[in-house]
Amino acid sequence: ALSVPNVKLSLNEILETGLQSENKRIGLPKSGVASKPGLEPAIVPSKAVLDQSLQAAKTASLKLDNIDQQQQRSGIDKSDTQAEMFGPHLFTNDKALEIGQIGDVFLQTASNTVKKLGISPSAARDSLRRITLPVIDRIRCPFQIIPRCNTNYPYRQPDGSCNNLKHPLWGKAFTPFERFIPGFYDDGIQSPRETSAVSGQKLPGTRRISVTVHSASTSLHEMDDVSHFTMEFGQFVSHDIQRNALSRGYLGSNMDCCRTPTRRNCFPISIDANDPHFGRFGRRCMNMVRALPTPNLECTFGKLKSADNGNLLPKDNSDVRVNQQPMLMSLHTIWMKEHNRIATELAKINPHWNDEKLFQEARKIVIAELQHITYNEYLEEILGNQYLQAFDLKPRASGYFTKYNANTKPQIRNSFAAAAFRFGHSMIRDKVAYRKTGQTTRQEYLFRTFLRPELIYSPLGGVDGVTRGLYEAAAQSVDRLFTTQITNHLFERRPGFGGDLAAINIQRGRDHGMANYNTWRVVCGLKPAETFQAQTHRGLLDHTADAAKALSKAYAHPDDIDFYTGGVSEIPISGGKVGPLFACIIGLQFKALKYGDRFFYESNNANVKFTPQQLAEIRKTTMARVICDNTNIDQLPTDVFRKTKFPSNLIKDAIHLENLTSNIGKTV
Ligand code: HEM
Repeated sequence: ALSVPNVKLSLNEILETGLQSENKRIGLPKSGVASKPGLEPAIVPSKAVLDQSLQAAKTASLKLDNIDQQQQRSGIDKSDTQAEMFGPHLFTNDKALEIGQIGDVFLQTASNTVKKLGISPSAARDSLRRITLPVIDRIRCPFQIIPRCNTNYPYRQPDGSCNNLKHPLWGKAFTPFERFIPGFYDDGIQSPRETSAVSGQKLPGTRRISVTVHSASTSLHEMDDVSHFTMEFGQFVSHDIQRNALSRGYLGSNMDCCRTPTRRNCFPISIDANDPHFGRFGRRCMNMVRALPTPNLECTFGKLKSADNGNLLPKDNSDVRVNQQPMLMSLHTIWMKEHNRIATELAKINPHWNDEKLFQEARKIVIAELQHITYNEYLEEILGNQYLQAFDLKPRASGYFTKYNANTKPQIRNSFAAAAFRFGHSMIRDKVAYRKTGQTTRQEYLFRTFLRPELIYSPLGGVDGVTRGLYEAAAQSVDRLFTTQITNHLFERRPGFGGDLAAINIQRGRDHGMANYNTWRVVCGLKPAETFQAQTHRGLLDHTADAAKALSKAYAHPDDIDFYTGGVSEIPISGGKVGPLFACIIGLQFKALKYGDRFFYESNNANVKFTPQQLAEIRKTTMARVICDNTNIDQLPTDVFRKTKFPSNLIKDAIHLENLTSNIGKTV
């Protein structure tokens, strides 16, 4: 029998409208404000109340700007290189920051209004939804300018606009994440979930949860058949489709939230005095800033819940995160070379084409290759065949994909970016392996390689060496355990002052208003847990006894379990690498990215489609072949996502790959 969860709502319904209006129908368990919609009659704020709230928000915003200035001038907020826990994810550009400022005024106006009305968080949503546009018009909407689309233009726009001709902003860079279900905030608007809906007590701190549940993964928890390359490809895809925009201080400085924990946009992580790692260094706080707030695409409060403190999706052309570590840099280099390789071939075949045409055609082919590898090879590993079929994600063997749906929103969902697709963090090994031709494998601790682009040239053996290391090593399994390289030493500059990515993920989930684990289980048609008993009908049905025990140590009640922690620690689905909950969210997201993409590579849409011959060539693309065509590696396994034992069975498993360039090129 198919073990795909019985998603109660039709998939299309979820992808087109989200579940915002569906709380009652799917019976979300008690776990936050959104669980009790409509119990109190909605009070509609008067224009006077709104005007006062807006004015107060603007005044407060100016004051807070002043505080930011002071922090920067007094040297508390520092520039990038000096800031603790600095990583490239903190580079937020001015455009995103400007939208964030407007989002801030929106949120503050909403908060002030709710306070003035004296209503409960659960009633707040209903009330805000009834506010009409003219009042909101007084705040400049950052999404007012709708691009005019040329329906005949055959290529994607660089910023993703005009993919959907009726809704040109859908999927565009610098627009908000979508939501499947409303955000869950303690105040109904923006305060991160920090209180247990069961006991009213404070939820456990995220570093403590990380220590209790996400402790060190070891070689015992390696996957025997999945390569570390699969981990890295996941990060590459993640960076391709989304970027969370984080707050910055005055003049782009990095806010020191440990010194000013209650400041606007600060959300530092507290560390217990007896923390097993940081305790020794006397460190009690880990710096963290909140994601930027944004109004929704329509700039209404009416749909505030679909975007409150939702975050920006800049699909950057020049991704500043490339230099994060050498494995990521290698993959970027390979794909950059693939673009140039194809452009060069196309130029040979079509000498009459100008630069623009060459660039656009090469880009179109490279995106198609990347989509094919993602849906054909990568998702097959992560979701397994059954789920792939159930979500209709499998590429076709021949012919066109004919189900493009202009009503499907292709946007990235908050739950995918803030939690589910971060499952890959559990696959990270503690060391970067690299092997030069004819040499034995060498390794370097991951934390020593953070933000050191020079390592890609030497002595790590360059792109070829690092790439070999990726497919020759096994990935860690997706489970509750994480390498200490990222739970104690993320972007560490001096001993004891690194970051904890597991704690950050949980904290970020709270920042983004993620509902608890049990609520998401219900959304996906899975049973929520009433007890901590492993694999029992009323308990944690999809957890091992070991994981259930760790969860019971960290949380007082199953309803308190954070979405990320509960999801990443589930037993993987058969044939896949993630548990049923994350498989559901990831499946829905990639379905949205396929059905809602007018340019999907298999699509038969007029103007944009490939010829049948081109499509046939693109379908032959494998990641192994792209590596082969762009490095000096000439023998490698046919499937680099799978772990192949090297070098003992090199000959048996390896294939010699012919160069495909001319085939793809010729068909254009
Ligand atoms: C060595 C490998 C990796 C490192 C050092 C790393 C580090 C990070 C950091 C620092 C963040 C920002 C966290 C925040 O402030 O909220 C992040 C976000 C994220 N990561 Fe990773 N990551 C790695 C691999 C992966 C992999 C393998 C995947 C998926 C398969 C992944 C998926 C994501 C997603 C979806 C986000 C949130 C989106 C965003 O902020 O852009 N990461 N990662």
